[in-house]
Amino acid sequence: MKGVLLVNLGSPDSTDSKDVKRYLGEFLMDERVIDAPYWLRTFIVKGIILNTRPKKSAAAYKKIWWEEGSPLIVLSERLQAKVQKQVEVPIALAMRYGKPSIRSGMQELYDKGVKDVLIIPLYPQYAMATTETILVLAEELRKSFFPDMTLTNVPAFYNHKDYIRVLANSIKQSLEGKDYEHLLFSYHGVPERHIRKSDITKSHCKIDGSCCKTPSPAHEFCYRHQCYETTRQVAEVLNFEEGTYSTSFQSRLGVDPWLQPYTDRTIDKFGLEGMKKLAIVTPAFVSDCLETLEEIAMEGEEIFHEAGGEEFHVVPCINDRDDWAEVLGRWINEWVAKESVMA
Ligand SMILES: C=CC1=C(C)c2cc3[nH]c(cc4nc(cc5[nH]c(cc1n2)c(C)c5CCC(=O)O)C(CCC(=O)O)=C4C)c(C)c3C=C
Ligand SMILES: [Fe+2]
Ligand SMILES: [Fe+2]
Repeated sequence: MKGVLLVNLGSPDSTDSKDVKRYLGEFLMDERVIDAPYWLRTFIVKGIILNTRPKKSAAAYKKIWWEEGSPLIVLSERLQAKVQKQVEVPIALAMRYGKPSIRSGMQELYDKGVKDVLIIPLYPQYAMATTETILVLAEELRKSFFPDMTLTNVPAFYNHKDYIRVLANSIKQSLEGKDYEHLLFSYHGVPERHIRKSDITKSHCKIDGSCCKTPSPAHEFCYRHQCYETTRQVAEVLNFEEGTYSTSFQSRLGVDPWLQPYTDRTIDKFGLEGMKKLAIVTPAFVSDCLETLEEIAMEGEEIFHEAGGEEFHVVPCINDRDDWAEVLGRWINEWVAKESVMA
């Protein structure tokens, strides 16, 4: 029997500093998130980050938390429920960090008799800190606890026409009737080192962008290329003129160089240059979360206003949009009928 595991990033159980600390500990000790040797990662995470960050992060989570819980979890549950209505096979929801875990999602499917699982990482662009870590963990769990299961996955869908259409629809509807001079596509950042590590050719990725338009097998796993490609394809569908949109990277942590340009500095620069009306969309996130509701919609707006900007429009993530749930339902039904993923 077939079944589906939808996987998102995860959130703390509550906004209590202790829960945030436990969640951040699990998240940041992942060797594909902070990719330092174990001893150094332990020192950085347990010796430095977990002594200061949980309090600050807990305060930020408090600003965006909903009565039903973490926005990311609640929105993922709503999406799961909508997609379930489109398909006959069971769909379980799991988070890479925190609850419900990937192991519990696999167990839930197994208990229903599912042996053939389609994993859908809820990330449009591939990164070792997102898609890769989900697939690696799921395979480890399969080997240890569910050896008679087979796993297949939906690959990064950053350029899939169905996804591009949903994102374009969402931008169009959200900005309908709004006046804005520029649309900024802000993606979650990753350290530049991650891009080099994911380069299967070991020689293609140059970080400065000189490589991302040259076709290469490296692009199947290049987060930077995939982000720029999502922006380019959405801009094409919406007939945006060159210069009226751009791409940036948010949420950097630590002192190493991350993908640039940085979103906060870009917003500041736009304001200082005299831009008055800015719109922003965050396509690396399928569900609204701390990084979109607080870092962009609150901090980003403040930066823009302080730099002289006046109107700041934030496009919501695709969340549980009907057209998005329909697309996921179609991809699943195609897999169920034909064995192929996303024809
Ligand atoms: C070294 C650190 C991090 C890397 C690399 C990273 C990549 C990455 N993350 C997301 C998506 C999300 N990240 C979120 C929160 C978050 N991310 C990091 C660090 C790295 N992320 C931290 C420390 C946090 C916690 C928040 C904080 O303390 O400020 C979230 C939000 C979760 C929520 O509960 O709302 C998402 C989603 C992507 C897509 C990505 C690489 C492409
Ligand atoms: Fe993150
Ligand atoms: Fe590149």
